[in-house]
Formats: sequence, structure tokens, C-alpha cells
Amino acid sequence: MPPTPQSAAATEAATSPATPAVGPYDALLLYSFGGPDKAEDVVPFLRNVTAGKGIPDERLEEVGEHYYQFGGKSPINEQNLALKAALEAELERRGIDLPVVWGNRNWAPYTTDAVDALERLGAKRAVALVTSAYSSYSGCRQYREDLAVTLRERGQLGAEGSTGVQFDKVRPYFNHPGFVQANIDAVADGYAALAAAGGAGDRARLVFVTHSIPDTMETASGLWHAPYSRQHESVAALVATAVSEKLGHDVAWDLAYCSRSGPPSQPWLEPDINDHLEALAADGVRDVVISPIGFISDHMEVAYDLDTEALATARELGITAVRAGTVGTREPFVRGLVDLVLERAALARGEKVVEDTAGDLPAVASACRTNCCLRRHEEPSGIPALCSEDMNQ
Ligand SMILES: CC1=C(CCC(=O)O)c2cc3nc(cc4[nH]c(cc5[nH]c(cc1n2)c(C)c5CCC(=O)O)c(CCC(=O)O)c4C)C(CCC(=O)O)=C3C
Ligand SMILES: [Fe+2]
Repeated sequence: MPPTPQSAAATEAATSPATPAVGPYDALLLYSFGGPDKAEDVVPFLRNVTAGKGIPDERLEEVGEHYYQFGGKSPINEQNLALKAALEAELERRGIDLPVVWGNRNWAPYTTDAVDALERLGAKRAVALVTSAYSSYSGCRQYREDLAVTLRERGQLGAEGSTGVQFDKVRPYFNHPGFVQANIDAVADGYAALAAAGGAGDRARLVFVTHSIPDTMETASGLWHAPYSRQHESVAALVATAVSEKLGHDVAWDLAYCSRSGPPSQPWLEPDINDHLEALAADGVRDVVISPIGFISDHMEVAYDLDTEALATARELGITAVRAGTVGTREPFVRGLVDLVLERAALARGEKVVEDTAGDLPAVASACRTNCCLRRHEEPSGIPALCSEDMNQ
């Protein structure tokens, strides 16, 4: 009997590689910021976050208030668990056998708990995926330093890097097409929500928002690639253009910042979203879609600084405003993250890779350059950082 089309396909699948190669990696570390789960966690969490940074107590109490308004529970941990489940489902869908371990810099499960979990799995070489899309000290190097410091405390840091589990990192993914597409979809949904709230989309201002950082950190972020703010401008322009095409009218947009801290004397990236809404109101803008492209999930900076504070500011100013979603577990985003893991694996195997990017900026190097994204420009911290060209290579 001649083979049916199905059995022919099955034979082919059996003789060609059925699943995308993820070697040399044997585990994926989903590495995040962490957040408190209950009221008693808030102060210890904030102490972890601000350890050695000299943040005044008044500011700690102020930030603590944000958390207490939500019963002391940040949404971030559940959001990371949802992302972990979505990654596991996408890996399984594509037949990729790669266990996912979750860890945080500032709350349980801590970095050292994650390394324990990786060791229990017998992992030798893990690929880390951090939950910040953009490259700066706070979104990249601080994670790499905490990995190094954790290994040092465990007695597992040699001159070349880890003597235990080896770590590489997926490149900053702000300009990966999956991240950009998920933001386009979320903003399009935001325009629909604005219409449902009685706003006028055709005259609305689209305001992209990200976490402010000190000017010094912004400068330091630009040593080896486009600086932090410029990375956002690139994504914002892409999203605004795509949404404009989708809606069939021009979309005017701006980039604003939220969540600044530190002393008022220290310059941070501006304008603050609240000040910016005031300026827009003075210009006669009555409708706003806020898109938090700087964040990947609706964690506390979004739930408090945008949904609580900025939306209240808009109301006081007589602006009809909606906050568009973050990429969360949207399909193009999760699929893109798995593509990035495969890309990193191919690079680690020494294969020639053409990085998939969207917009006018090239892919940021997967192995960070020496002194990339220091906290302050030309002021090496003396803290080792993993996943760089000079460690674990
Ligand atoms: C660029 C950036 C992201 C990346 C975007 C991303 O990853 O999404 C981010 C994420 C986050 N930041 C978070 C929370 C906090 N950040 C703080 C402090 C700071 N962040 C900074 C920058 C960033 N932060 C900076 C320059 C500081 C000043 C002190 C320092 O120089 O390090 C403080 C201390 C108190 C204060 O100063 O406000 C807290 C409590 C949470 C958790 C939210 C939750 O619990 O749901 C998340 C995801
Ligand atoms: Fe932060």
C-alpha cells in the first residue's frame, strides 16, 4: 500500500530534527525584581531593594504606602508565575525540552533559591531571561551583578565566572518584533477602551511611559549601544506608526516617565507623566491613551504610579484617559521570548545568527561588553557581573 500523506510526513519528522535545538542550555532562569506578598513583607522587601543605596526612610515609607494600599501585596509575583506558565506552554508547543526556574533579585524565591533549584535539576548551563526589556543598569547590569554576587556568596565564583551553573543572558528585547507587536496590539486595544469610555481616539494623544532613571544612569547606558531613552523612542515610533495605520488616522505621541525617586537635586529623566498630563491639558488635549512600554507586566509601578496616580491626575485635569495594557502573556511576546532563547542558544553554539529586530536600532550584544550599563558612567563598581564578554565566555 502506498504511504498516505500523513505517514510520509511522519517518516520525514522522524528523520529530520523534530525540535529546535536549545543546547548548550539545559534550563531557563526567569529572573525578576520580586515584590512583597503580604503587608509584613513590605519593609523587609524595601530594605532589600534599597540596601546600600542611602534612600531616605521617608521615601521608603512613602513607597511602602503604595504597597499597603494594595494590602501589602504586589501583583508582580503572580504575573511572573503567569509568564512562567506561558513560557512552559510555548516551549512544550514547540517540542523544546527546557525546564523553567523562577528567581528574583529582591524577594523570594531569591537568586540563591533559583540557583539551588537549577542544581537540583542537574543544570550545567542556564540561559537567563530578565523581566526588563530595555538595557540600563536597573534593567540589565544589576541583574548580572546580583547573579555574580550570589555565586560569590555561595563560593561559586571563579576568575572566569561561575564554577557552578554557567549563565548566559538573552539580549535586551525591546526591539524584538514579538515585544513590539504585543505592544501594538495592546495600544490598539487601548484605543478601543478609550472609545468605550467616551473618548475621541482621532484626537487623542498617545503617551508612552517608562520608569525614570537618573541622568547619570542614562548616560552610562549609552556606552556600548543606544541609551535607555533612545531605546524607548525607537519602540514608541514603531508602535505609534503601526497603530496609526491600523486606525487610519495620524497619531501624535510623546514619551514620559514615572516612578522617579532619589533627592530632588539629582536630575532624572523627564517629563514626569503627571507634569506631562498638565502640559497636555494646558495645550487643550482632552483624550489620552497611556502606554507603559517600559514595563512588561502590570506590577506596582503600573498599578500605583499610573493606574492610581496618573489616572487621578488626568481626571482632575478633565482629561479622558485610559491605560493600555503591558505585554504580559500576549502570544507574540511569549513566542518572541522563546525565539530569543533559541537565538541565544545558536550564538552559544558558535553559529552565525542574524538577529531579528524591529526599528532603527541594531540588536544589543547578548554577551554584555566590559563596563556596559554601569550605574554611573566611567565609574566601575568593582562588583563583578556575569553574562559579559569577559566572564563565562
Ligand atoms: C529602570 C527600572 C526598572 C525596569 C522596568 C522593569 O523592570 O519593569 C525598574 C523596575 C522595578 N522597580 C520596582 C520597584 C522599586 N524600584 C525602586 C527604585 C528604583 N528603580 C529604578 C529603576 C527601575 N526599576 C531606579 C533607578 C531606582 C532608584 C534606586 C536605584 O538606583 O536602584 C524601588 C525603591 C524605592 C524607590 O526608590 O522608589 C522600588 C520599590 C519594581 C517592583 C514593582 C512591584 O513590586 O510590583 C520593578 C519591576
Ligand atoms: Fe524600580
